[in-house]
Amino acid sequence: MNAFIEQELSEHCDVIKALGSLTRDIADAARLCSAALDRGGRIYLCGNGGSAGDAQHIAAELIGRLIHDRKSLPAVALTTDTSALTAIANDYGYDHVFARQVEGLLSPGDVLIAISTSGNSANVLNAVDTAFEKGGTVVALSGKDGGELARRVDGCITVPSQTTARIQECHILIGHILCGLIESELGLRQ
Ligand SMILES: O=C(CO)[C@@H](O)[C@H](O)[C@H](O)[C@H](O)COP(=O)(O)O
Ligand SMILES: [Zn+2]
Repeated sequence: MNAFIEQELSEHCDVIKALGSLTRDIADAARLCSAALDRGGRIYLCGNGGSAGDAQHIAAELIGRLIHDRKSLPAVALTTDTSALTAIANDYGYDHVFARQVEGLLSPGDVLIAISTSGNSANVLNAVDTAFEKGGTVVALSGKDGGELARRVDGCITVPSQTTARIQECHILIGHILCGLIESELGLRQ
C-alpha cells in the first residue's frame, strides 16, 4: 500500500514540475479571460466527471473570490443545472448537453473554458464548435496529446501526462493560477 502511495505522490510531483513549460500558455489564457471580462463578457465552463467539478470550482472562485475582496466576476459552470442537462440529454443526446447551453447563453466576446483530460469528449468538442459559431473565444485545458480539442482551439493548455488523475490535479492548480491572474488583473479594479 505504501508503495502505491509513494508512486502516486512521486508521479504527481513529476508532472507538477513539468508545468513550467506551460507558463506562456497559462498567461495567454489569463489575458484572454481578463480582456473578455473587462469588455463586459462572461466566462462559461464545461467538462465531464472530475472536470465538471473543476468547472464548478473555477466558476466559484470567480463569482465569489479566490483571495481578495473585490467585485464579483461573471462565471457560470454549464454542469450544474440538472433540469437543463437531463432535458437536453434526453431530447437531443448527451453529446449536446453543453453545446445547447452555449447556443442559448453565450454572447459574442464571451469565453468558454473547455476542460477535458483526453481532449476528445464529444460534448465538450460540440460546445467548442458552438462557442466559435456564436463569436466566442475558447480557452481549453487538456492532457495527453491534447486530443481533438488542441487541434480546434488556438490556446490549449495541455498537461504533459497520460494519466487522467494527474492531469486533473494539474488542471485545478492551473485553474487557481488563472483565477489569481484574472483577480489581480481586473478583479481589484472597482
Ligand atoms: O475524475 C475522473 C477520473 O479521475 C473521471 O470522472 C473522469 O472525469 C471521467 O471519466 C470523464 O468522463 C473523462 O472525460 P475527459 O476528461 O476525457 O473529457
Ligand atoms: Zn478524478
